[in-house]
Amino acid sequence: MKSFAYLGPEGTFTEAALNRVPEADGAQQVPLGSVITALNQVRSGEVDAAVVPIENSVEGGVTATLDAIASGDELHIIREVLVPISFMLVGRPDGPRELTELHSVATHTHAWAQVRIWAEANIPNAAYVQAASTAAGAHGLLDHTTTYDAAVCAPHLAKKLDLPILAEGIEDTAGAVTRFVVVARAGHLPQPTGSDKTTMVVPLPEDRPGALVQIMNQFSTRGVNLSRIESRPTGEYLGKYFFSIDLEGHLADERVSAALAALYRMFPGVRFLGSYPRAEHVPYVIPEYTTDEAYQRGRAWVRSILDRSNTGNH
Ligand SMILES: O=C(O)C(=O)C[C@]1(C(=O)O)C=C[C@@H](O)C=C1
Repeated sequence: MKSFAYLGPEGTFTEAALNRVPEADGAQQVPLGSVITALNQVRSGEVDAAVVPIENSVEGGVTATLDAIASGDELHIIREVLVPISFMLVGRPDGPRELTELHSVATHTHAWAQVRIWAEANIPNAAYVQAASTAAGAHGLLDHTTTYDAAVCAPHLAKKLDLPILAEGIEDTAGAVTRFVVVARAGHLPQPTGSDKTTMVVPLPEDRPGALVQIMNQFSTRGVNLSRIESRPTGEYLGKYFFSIDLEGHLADERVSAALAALYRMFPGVRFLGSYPRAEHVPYVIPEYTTDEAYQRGRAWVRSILDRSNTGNH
């Protein structure tokens, strides 16, 4: 049986993402305490894959994930999953019910960032307590070793744990979505579907003026559209950064493989992090001169010139 690690405990948004992964149907689900532990268990072979958050439509990139897959033993993303995000505020079964009486509220940092404005207006006396996940915060309300009054969690968990619901729909931005990825050991490359995404990281040499433009040029001349680009510190020293990039297309597409080959020539530290089907499955439009057929036409033309010439006979 296949095993999938995820950021637990039961009831996280990550678990909801895992339940949307077709390959995980009937698989063993392994809840773990952090994204880093989940990725390390994939690396060590304790689990076959892990589901981890990578990007939120309001908060942006999930830095723990972006950094953990950018270095260490290579991992490949094999699928992405989108989960709509909405939050509820739940209380202790025997705790205060009035919002103004709440003195502390626990949740994941990313969840807190998405309800901060609501919290300032509605629970002004509550201090924030960091939890390992939204579900960890909510489960803690049933546990007498914790002391906080309330937690911010997913609606499905609030109902499942039968905790008093103090407020619902408390997210600052309606319609938020978090993108999760399924990560496996390097070597898994899903077939191209015609609507794919490729993820990579490119370390930025600080002694090369215009390095970012050089990276971008490789994509723009080949009609490759980017869907995400973020800079992250490598952690080595101040000013040393890498770019984390998602592009539209599969490594097996001529224009993508040509762009990556060029990047590798110019930036040998580039790391391929997988080509996988896009969650939205909307076909993208690419310029006619960048289709596989156009590349093959171009190569055939060059070959015909070489074949007709007596190269080396002069
Ligand atoms: O704490 C959870 O429930 C998670 O799955 C983590 C996480 C995140 O890391 O962004 C996932 C989705 C929400 O945006 C809030 C928290």
